[in-house]
Amino acid sequence: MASSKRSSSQAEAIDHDEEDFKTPSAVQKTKRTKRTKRASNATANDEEETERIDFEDSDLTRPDMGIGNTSSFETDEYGAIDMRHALELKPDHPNRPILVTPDGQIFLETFSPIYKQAYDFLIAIAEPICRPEHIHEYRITSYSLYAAASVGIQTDDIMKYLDRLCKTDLPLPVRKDIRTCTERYGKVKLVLRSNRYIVETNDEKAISDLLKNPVIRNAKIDDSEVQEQRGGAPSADKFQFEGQAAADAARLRTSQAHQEDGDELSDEALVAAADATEELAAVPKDILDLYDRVDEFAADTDKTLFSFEIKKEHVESVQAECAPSRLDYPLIGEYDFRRDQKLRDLKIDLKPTCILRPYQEKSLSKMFGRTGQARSGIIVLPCGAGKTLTGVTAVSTIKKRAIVLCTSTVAVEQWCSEFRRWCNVDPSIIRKFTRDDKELPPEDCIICCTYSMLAPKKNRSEEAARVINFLRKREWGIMVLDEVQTVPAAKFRALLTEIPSHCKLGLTATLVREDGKIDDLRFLVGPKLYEANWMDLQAAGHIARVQCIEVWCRMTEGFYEEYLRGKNRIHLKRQLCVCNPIKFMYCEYLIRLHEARQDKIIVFSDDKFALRTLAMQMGKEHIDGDVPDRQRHDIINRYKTTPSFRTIFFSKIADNAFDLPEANVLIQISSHGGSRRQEAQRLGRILRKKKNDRTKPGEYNAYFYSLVSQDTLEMAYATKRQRFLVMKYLPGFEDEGRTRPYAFGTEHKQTQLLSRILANKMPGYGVCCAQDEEGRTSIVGDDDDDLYPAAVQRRATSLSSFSGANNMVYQEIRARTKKNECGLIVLLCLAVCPE
Ligand SMILES: Nc1ncnc2c1ncn2[C@@H]1O[C@H](COP(=O)(O)OP(=O)(O)OP(=O)(O)O)[C@@H](O)[C@H]1O
Repeated sequence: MASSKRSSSQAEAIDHDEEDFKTPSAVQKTKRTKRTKRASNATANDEEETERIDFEDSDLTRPDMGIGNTSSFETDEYGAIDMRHALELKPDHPNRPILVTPDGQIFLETFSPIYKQAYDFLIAIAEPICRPEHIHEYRITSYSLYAAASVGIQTDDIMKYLDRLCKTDLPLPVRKDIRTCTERYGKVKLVLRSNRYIVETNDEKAISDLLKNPVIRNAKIDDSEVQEQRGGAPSADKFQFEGQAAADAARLRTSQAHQEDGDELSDEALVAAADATEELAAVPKDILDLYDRVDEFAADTDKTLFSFEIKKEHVESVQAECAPSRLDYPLIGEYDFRRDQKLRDLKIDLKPTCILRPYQEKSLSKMFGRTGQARSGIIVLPCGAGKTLTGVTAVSTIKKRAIVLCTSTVAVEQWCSEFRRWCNVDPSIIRKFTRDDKELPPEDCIICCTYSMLAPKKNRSEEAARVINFLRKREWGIMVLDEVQTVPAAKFRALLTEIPSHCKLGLTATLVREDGKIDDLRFLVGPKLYEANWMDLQAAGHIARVQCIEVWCRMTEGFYEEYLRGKNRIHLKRQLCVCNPIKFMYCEYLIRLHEARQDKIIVFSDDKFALRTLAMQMGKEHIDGDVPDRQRHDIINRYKTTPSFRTIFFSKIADNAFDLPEANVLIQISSHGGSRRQEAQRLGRILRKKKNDRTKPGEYNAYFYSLVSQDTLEMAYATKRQRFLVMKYLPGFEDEGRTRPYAFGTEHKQTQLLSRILANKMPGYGVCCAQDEEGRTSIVGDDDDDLYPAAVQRRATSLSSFSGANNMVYQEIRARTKKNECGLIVLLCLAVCPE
């Protein structure tokens, strides 16, 4: 076996690497740089250098971030900066865990006894850039400071605590820039009152700055005077956040259950931690009270409050105008749900058996703080870490009418069942709004629906229109946005204001979009409230320990010849890579290997043709967009409950939201151009904590295989992966094939497959089918060979069938056509009615 490990000291795999934080222009620049490099035959080392250069050019150092620069320092031939003369180490520096550079970079030692506390503080004020095992890298940006301000951390606190944790004095440029950046943050709020959007502040300068801005002036309702009110916002410190009995009880239980995690920075915990670390002396006294004030909310109750109303349809433009990159008065969304007399309380409590995990509790504490008000914002937890329960707890804490938006009907189903599973609640108030379920919900309800059900549509059914009208006419206590990274899409973002909600909670594992619109979320939804570290959760056993392996599959001669001949026919080339018979055989071998170990396996393929071909040849169940909902649920239930049902094939519809805690092996035979977000979400299917796990700490208990056709364009996608063990050969593969031949082991089958691809006769592709919005495909009948024993049938039929007889229905299919080709091909075809 030839194997090699890529540098693990590079950015943390998949969920966080440098490109995640780039603006579109920075991404463009990356692409440009990469193209140039490729043109000049870049070597692997050059590629690494390219990444570094790009990162230095990224938006994190763009001027509006305001954080200092290092241009006045000399660099050596490798670009390293010697700062020993500029930054003097404190005498007790080994006991302080961070180093801050003048350009706002922060390095954190993960082996420090106060790592957890320092981490919690840094994640609240800075963006994680790269979090390998021993030293993490963070960067302070204006957005991260906005997030800090919105959870109540004051400018002075940021500087004081950074200074205390830092091995040197805090560099002056950083001090200056933090002050400049934060002096306006946390001053202006956007609140919803009686279905009207109100901008509020108790800062006179802020109100005059806002009203000088033409966009805001235009958004202000003409006859709405600027209201002045003595006394300002309700006193937060008088407000004791009692929380809901069950939620608090659950938190208390968690705290007790996880005391050893030392999540709160108590003096005893620090001292004990320091004592336990022999090499390190005691933690300096001045950082012992680090957290005493961090969560305190400094409500300025004596000041005058100014407010004015803005038009609903202008909310987004006002939010964008106030963002750090523009007016620099980012709007904070807070909901004083405990005092809201208008919306009736729902009878919902967490069950006493529900025990939150420490990171779930921590993320919710950032949302609710000690003030009891709910802050809008985003919580980032790795896939499988339990975002659903985090959202369910937020809803059950606020106890007001709630709406949950998800990416698929399966996710809707899961949210509904998680509400019933974790809460004492009348099940009749948990409602779905999906294409099969359009019943009008009761007034006080928790409604779960897909984004696409609410997106603008031309021919909406009457029932659906009635439900949407219901949703728009009411105020909602909380709107939970699952997979929040989908929200910036043009057709979804309007939903955030069309359906008025007091508080918005975005949940995601991957705050990444390849189109660079991720920054919009910070004003559309709110700042990032919390982000857990994948490695910490793995080490604590909350998610599985996954071994990621990239398997290089050479191509058969016939396929490779066609691949080389394909030249610019990128679609054909991609198809040949995915359907490479050696890849199919490797996949079959891995399935056999893991089935024999009693593992539960998922095979992923974006390519429906490959998915169906392999699944059918191996006699396995598959789920793609064409499988009706009811059948999907049935297959998933059987997979979850039947021990002998070991392998399931999925198309990209299962990339996220499918909760399959049993699955521990994932084999990916095709991916969407190597998208990191997609891979991270897929990885999430096997990241769930394993029941009855018998592996020892440090051993892997889950496997992610990505099969890549060697010397093809798939190898280029693969270079984006950073922590995969590369295998060019699977030991035992040939022996297994001799004992039991593989489905695509014969030349006959391989030739048959190739000729099908070349003739473009593939269900799932080309003119043979078309996809609708939700990924369902309409298949045209096909003929001859034995690749699809039961998939499709061509039937001779009579004219009466066209009018609905014989269980047949008409379907119009819009075929995918190349640009500039004859436009639209509409096929009239017959499909068997799903019922
Ligand atoms: N505190 C908890 N106690 C017990 N089980 C939990 C807890 N939190 C989450 N789980 C379980 O962990 C599994 C994964 O949770 P969930 O589906 O919410 O993950 P997720 O973060 O939404 O993942 P994805 O992004 O992949 O959909 C579920 O089976 C859930 O019931």
